[in-house]
Amino acid sequence: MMKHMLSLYFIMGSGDCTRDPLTVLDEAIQGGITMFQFREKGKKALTGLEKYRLAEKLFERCKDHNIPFIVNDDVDLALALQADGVHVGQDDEEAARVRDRIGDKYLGVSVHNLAEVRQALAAHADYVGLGPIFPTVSKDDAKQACGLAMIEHIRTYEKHVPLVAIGGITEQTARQVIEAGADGIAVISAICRAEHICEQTKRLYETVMHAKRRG
Ligand SMILES: C=C1C=NC(C(F)(F)F)=NC1=N
Ligand SMILES: [Mg+2]
Repeated sequence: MMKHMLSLYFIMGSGDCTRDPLTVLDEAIQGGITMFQFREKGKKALTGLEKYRLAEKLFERCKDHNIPFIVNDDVDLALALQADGVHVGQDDEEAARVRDRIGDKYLGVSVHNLAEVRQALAAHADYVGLGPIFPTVSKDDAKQACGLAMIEHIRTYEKHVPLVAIGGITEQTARQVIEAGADGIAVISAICRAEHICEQTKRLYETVMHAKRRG
């Protein structure tokens, strides 16, 4: 279940879009995304009631199509919305404490190496987000790209951890990311910046699912 959900994980905030976020999400859902993360960050990020209202509308879209809705960083917002889960980074609220606060909702943790994967598992994370695999355009404080080798390294020592790769992944690199051992790809600009969002999402979905079947 979790490994399927991670197949094509779309992440977006208002700052990632040139078009209306609701339209972007609608098209991405039509294209076949399997999970959605609301990530409202950066200098133009919405806050307070505006942020809550946008999250609520995006969550409605996901509910209508049975797409899990995950909130990035903001545990209070996730609890207020009764979202399906939370995603936290190494510099956010301690994963073990988040797990206590959210009960059995989904908990995702950003990781960059094997030690951080094991810490996330100790905190009973449901999945880990490994990256950035390639240089990314979507995060201005991203760490050094860790490459496909880190996916292979982690998969060698933690064969079963649900793992989604993130960072600069495109239609051209999705297959090798899955072949390296990821259960899915997480994308922001590959969908947000596409000329035809639904078609681009369909191509990403088909590429990932084909590579997963071959695995
Ligand atoms: C920094 C991040 C790393 N990974 C992920 C995810 F893909 F969801 F696992 N989301 C983030 N916001
Ligand atoms: Mg964070």
